[in-house]
Amino acid sequence: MKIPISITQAEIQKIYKPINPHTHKGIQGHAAIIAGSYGKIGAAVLASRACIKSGCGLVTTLIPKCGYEILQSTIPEVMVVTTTHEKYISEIIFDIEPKAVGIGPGIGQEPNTQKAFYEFLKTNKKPLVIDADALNILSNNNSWLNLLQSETILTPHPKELERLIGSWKSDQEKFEKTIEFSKQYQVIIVMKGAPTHIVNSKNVDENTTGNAALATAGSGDVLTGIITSLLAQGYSPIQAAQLGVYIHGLTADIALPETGYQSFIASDIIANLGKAFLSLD
Ligand SMILES: NC(=O)C1=CN([C@@H]2O[C@H](COP(=O)(O)OP(=O)(O)OC[C@H]3O[C@@H](n4cnc5c(N)ncnc54)[C@H](O)[C@@H]3O)[C@@H](O)[C@H]2O)[C@@H](O)CC1
Ligand SMILES: Nc1ncnc2c1ncn2[C@@H]1O[C@H](COP(=O)(O)OP(=O)(O)O)[C@@H](O)[C@H]1O
Ligand SMILES: [Mg+2]
Repeated sequence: MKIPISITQAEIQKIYKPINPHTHKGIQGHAAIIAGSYGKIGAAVLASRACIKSGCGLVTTLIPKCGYEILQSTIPEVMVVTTTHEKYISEIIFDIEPKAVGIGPGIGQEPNTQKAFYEFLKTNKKPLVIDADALNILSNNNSWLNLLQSETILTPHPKELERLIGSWKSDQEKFEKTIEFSKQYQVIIVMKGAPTHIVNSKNVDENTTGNAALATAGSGDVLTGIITSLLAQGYSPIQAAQLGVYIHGLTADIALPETGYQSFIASDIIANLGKAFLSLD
C-alpha cells in the first residue's frame, strides 16, 4: 500500500471555495437528509442541523411522522417531509430536486425501510452519502452495491466497515480490502476512526484534525450532514469527503480548550463549524 497523503490545511486551502458575495439560497445548494426513526430522531436533527450550518442554501429532511414536530421546532430553518409510517421510514418520496442526498443516520433496518432504500437506490442519480443503518442494510444485501453511482461516499465506522468488507487480521489487510472494495464498486470510503482515512480506488488520504472528544454519540451523524452539504454546494465527492472530515475534526480541536474531552458532545461540533470555516477564509 502507498503511504497515505495527509489532509493538511494547505491541501484543504486548495479545495475550499469561499462564499461568493452574490450567491443566494437558490444557487447555494439544496441538500436532502433521510434519517431517523422512533427514538433516533436525534440523529436526523444532528445531521440536518450540521447540513444547514455547513453552507448549503436549503435542506429538506425526510423522517418518519413521529419526528415532525421535533424537527420543525428544533431546526425551523430545515424543511420536513414525512413518511406514511409513524415510527420508521416506509418510503422515500420527495417533492423537491435535491443537489445531493445523505441517508442512513438512525433509520434502523425495518423491512419496509430496507425496501424503500432499495427503490431509492434503483433510481437515484444524485451525489450520495451513505451512513450508519443504510450501510448495514447494504452489508445485508450486498448485490445492491451494484446499484450505487460511481463516487458514492460511504462513511463506515470500523464495525460498519467490518460488516461491509469482512474482518481483517492486520491494518494492512484492512486497507487492502477497503481499497479492493472501493475499486470494485467505484465508491469513496471514509474509514472513520482516529485518524479517519479516505479511500478512493488506489489513493488513501489521512486526516490531520480531530481528537478523542469526537468519541461521542452522534458525531458520525453530524459528519454525514456536513459532507452532504458540501456535495450540494458543488464540491466533487472526493473534495467534499476531504473538506468534510477536515472541518469536522477541526471543530473538536477548536472546542477542546473550552469543553475538555469529557463534556464535548456532537452538538459542539455543530456549534464550532463557524470558527472552523472562518479559519480557512
Ligand atoms: N441521538 C441519536 O439518535 C443517535 C443515533 N445513532 C444511530 O444509531 C444507530 C446505531 O449506530 P451505532 O454506531 O451505535 O451502532 P453499531 O452497532 O453500528 O455500532 C456499534 C458497534 O461498533 C463498535 N464501534 C463503533 N465505533 C468504533 C470504533 N471507532 N472502533 C471500534 N469499534 C467501534 C462499537 O464498539 C459497537 O460494537 C445508527 O443509525 C446511528 O446513526 C447514533 O449515532 C448515536 C446517536
Ligand atoms: N478517538 C477519536 N479520535 C478522533 N476522531 C474520533 C475518535 N473517536 C471517534 N471519532 C470520530 O467520531 C465520528 C464517530 O462516528 P460514528 O461512530 O458513526 O458516530 P455516531 O454513529 O454515534 O454518530 C467519526 O468521524 C470518527 O472519526
Ligand atoms: Mg454512525
